[in-house]
Amino acid sequence: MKKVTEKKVARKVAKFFANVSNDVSNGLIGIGNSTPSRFLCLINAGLLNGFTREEIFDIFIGFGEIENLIMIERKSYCILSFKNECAAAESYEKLNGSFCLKGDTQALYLSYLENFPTNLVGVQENPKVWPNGLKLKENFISEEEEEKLLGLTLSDPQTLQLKHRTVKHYGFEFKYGSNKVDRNPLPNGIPEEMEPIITKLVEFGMARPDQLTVNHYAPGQGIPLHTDTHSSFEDGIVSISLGSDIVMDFMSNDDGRRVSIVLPRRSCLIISQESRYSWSHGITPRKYDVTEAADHGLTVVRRENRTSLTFRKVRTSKCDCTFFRWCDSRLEDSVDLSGKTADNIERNHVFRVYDEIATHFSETRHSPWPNVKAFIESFPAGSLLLDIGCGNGKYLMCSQSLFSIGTDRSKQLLNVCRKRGYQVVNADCRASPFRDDVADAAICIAVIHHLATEDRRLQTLQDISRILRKGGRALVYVWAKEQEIGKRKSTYLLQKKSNASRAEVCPTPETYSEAVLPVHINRTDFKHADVLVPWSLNSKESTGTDTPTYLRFYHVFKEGELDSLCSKISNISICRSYYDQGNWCIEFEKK
Ligand SMILES: O=C(O)CCC(=O)C(=O)O
Ligand SMILES: [Fe+2]
Ligand SMILES: [Zn+2]
Repeated sequence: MKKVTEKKVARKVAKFFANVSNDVSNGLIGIGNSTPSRFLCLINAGLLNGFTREEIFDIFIGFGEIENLIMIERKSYCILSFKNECAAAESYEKLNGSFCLKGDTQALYLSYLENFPTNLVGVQENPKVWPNGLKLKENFISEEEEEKLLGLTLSDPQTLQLKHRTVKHYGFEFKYGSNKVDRNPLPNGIPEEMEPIITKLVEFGMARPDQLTVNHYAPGQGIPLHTDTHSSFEDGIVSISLGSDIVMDFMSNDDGRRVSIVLPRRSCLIISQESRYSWSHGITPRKYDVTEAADHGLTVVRRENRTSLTFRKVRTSKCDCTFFRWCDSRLEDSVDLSGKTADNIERNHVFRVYDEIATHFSETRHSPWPNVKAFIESFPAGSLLLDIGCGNGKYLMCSQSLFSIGTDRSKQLLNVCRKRGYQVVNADCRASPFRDDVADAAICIAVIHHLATEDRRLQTLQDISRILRKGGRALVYVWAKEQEIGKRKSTYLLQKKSNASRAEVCPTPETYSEAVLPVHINRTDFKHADVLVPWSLNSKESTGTDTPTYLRFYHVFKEGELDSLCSKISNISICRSYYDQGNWCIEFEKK
């Protein structure tokens, strides 16, 4: 084993000692000591260096019985005690200054301590609070039953050899990529022999399962942390352990809190409510688990071959849980809203936002899109052009030979227009304050994608057709869900970070009474049709800190959706329908 020189060891330990003098007051007495004791400080082998308790055990277990190990949050060291001094001395002799750690990029240094520090807050001392809704029934099945079930499941050929275990599904297949169920039933249902277990589960008040996954784990194998998707399975997922105890890890999806729970063989774990809907579960691949012994020390338990039976019930309707943030039944592609909710969303996430960001928005919106400009210029001088949702008036500017009027819901944007000398009125795009059949031309550019229901989007188009004279033409642009067509990315996807809205807020969905609106990540593909899109007020010289981020509501249109909406309006005919820079566009004429 490669080792650094003794001199260097002494230097390193002294340097470390200087760095942790603060911790010394917490009980790290004797750092730098070479007077042997049972207590060791292991330098460069802490949580901060990416070590787990198990990895430390792995390195030291060979020297003798370990009494205690404290891993400390955000520290590059940990504290270990052996049951006897010999073991400590032997490990000190062998390992001090050696490159025995993973990666071998940093040497391990050891220092004896006078005592096991009592007032350091070790990670394992955190009170273990189980996630709500998690229930464990020990001795759920008898030894005879266990033997029978193992015989049965082990003789049944496995269908799936995964990286860290073998798996077989009955009833329906569980898809590990998406954690969803494949709704096409499998040829094999749950085997008859499981009937006594199912009966017991039903007696406990659980719904009758129709799906079973059998997992086989050899020592060293595991399953990554995951949440079985809400839309696929009912509440109450059951895991029965056969053949070996194992530690299952739980992690809160909300705050990352972790809890490890020992599942004894023959026990039945019921994962329900919070533990099912807003926590992930998994099994770390390793050969042994470290668990708390009865005397509050730690013990190492070797894993044996373990077989688990996971019983689930496939959901046939939408999930009705209250864990909206994690509920894929609610984070659907598009949301179905009442008028009242739509009003609220538009007020909070459209009008208010535009009022707040008007100046900044206006600074970033100068150049008219060429196809819109060409449309405007196709009308003879003196024509009446109505710009519905005119924003900062950039199209009123390029229509100087026409008589143009703009409308908008944002008063601040109207103020920008008025300062520029344009004629504008404050109005809802669904009901423009103009007489029927007056306009030669109308444009509605990047407006109706801010309306929260299809009804409201249709009302707007209908109102535009109302104000057009017979033979008058309108041009409508909406943001497209498809931002990449035939491998060509839209300008939006190609925008540079510096001049785009830079917000990379944590995408926390926003909950309304009827729906959850996911927050879109800028410059990425749209995953949902109804989304909140961040806008951050960062000026060019921005420091990037504390600039408020606003969320604008968008309904992004799928290919064909705008056409299908227009086809519902009887008195128009579509002149052309096209895709332009990430937008779906339609020009129509009033019949
Ligand atoms: O092995 C277990 O106990 C759990 C298996 C599991 O979580 C799954 O298959 O989804
Ligand atoms: Fe699972
Ligand atoms: Zn749910």
